Amino acid sequence: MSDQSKTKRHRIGYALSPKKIKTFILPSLLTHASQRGVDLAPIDPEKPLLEQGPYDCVVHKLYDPDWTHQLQQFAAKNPNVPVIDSPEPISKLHDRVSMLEVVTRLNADFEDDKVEAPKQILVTDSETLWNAMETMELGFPVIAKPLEANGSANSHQLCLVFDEEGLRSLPTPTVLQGFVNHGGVVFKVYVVGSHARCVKRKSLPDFTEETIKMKSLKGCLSFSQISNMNSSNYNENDDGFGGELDLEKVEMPSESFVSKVAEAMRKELGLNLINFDMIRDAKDGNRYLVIDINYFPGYAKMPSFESVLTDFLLSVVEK
Ligand SMILES: O=P(O)(O)O[C@@H]1[C@@H](OP(=O)(O)O)[C@H](OP(=O)(O)O)[C@H](O)[C@H](OP(=O)(O)O)[C@H]1OP(=O)(O)O
Ligand SMILES: Nc1ncnc2c1ncn2[C@@H]1O[C@H](COP(=O)(O)OP(=O)(O)O)[C@@H](O)[C@H]1O
Ligand SMILES: [Mg+2]
Ligand SMILES: [Mg+2]
Repeated sequence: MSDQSKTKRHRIGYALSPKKIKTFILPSLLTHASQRGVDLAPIDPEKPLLEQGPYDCVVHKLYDPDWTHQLQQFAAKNPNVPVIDSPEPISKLHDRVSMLEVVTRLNADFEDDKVEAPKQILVTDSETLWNAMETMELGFPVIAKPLEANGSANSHQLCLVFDEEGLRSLPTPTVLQGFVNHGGVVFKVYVVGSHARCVKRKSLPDFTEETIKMKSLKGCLSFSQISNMNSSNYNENDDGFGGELDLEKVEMPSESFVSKVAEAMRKELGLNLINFDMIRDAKDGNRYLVIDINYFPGYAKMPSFESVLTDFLLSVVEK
């Protein structure tokens, strides 16, 4: 008998969008998982979940309320089958205000470092945009983010606002967030259960009053998924505003710090499959700001994702 047929096999059902299946359920993952006794099986969200399976565990990233209802029924009938993760805490990440509330509740000793969320305010009425800036003592540039973070193209459509005219042109509701200069690099921390891995990505450049004037930056500048651009449509060393950035030379936060933040975040959120974007204040190297938290991100971009995900799934089903 081969080694593969001797080990107990585990069947993991996955309910994901077609786009996510294309980018995550890669042959390399299927092969690695299968060699370690883990079979990944697609769940058809169009059919009743209770009529599919059996599964030893279910993973999912679907936004439809009908899916949530199906999961609840499934969990009630199969209390011993772990569902990764519960819909309720996931939904907190679908709103850019509730998403960052967790950061203020992180309960851990980060020694010399601080972890905060940027100042932000939700504005629902365009008449009150300027008041909101004053109330929060926000200056230009400010970042305007859609309230919803539900995976739609619009939810990733952000705006850098340089002046009052730009502010007036914003659609509401919008979340106004203080722009923090951070040396043009965002740290993405991928969390898979107790595993955390930090990678560097290119971000927006720093702005000073002088650079804004010099480059005649005015009004509102829209941008989308800047850290996801690949080398075919941008130059690695160009900060997009005429400056240079050498990502290689940027110092990473320490591994122990990353692990502590990841663990605190995972516990506070009650979620296992997340990543968060963190920037380091250019004025204070010990001050980190969490600006975005995503459920079930693009793990295929994380080094060794096949073994990390398989280890995690095995730990869940073997518990
Ligand atoms: O598709 P990918 O690999 O770029 O992953 C996206 C993530 O990119 P990242 O891993 O952080 O670089 C992306 O992260 P950002 O919001 O861009 O920081 C989101 O998690 C996105 O999901 P959604 O559109 O918000 O539901 C993720 O999209 P989905 O794959 O979940 O649709
Ligand atoms: N408060 C901020 N200060 C400086 N840069 C920011 C701030 N918020 C976002 N950014 C930049 O904008 C990018 C996208 O913002 P993010 O909130 O992560 O939106 P998305 O969910 O679309 O990824 C970040 O990766 C970072 O480069
Ligand atoms: Mg982001
Ligand atoms: Mg996001």
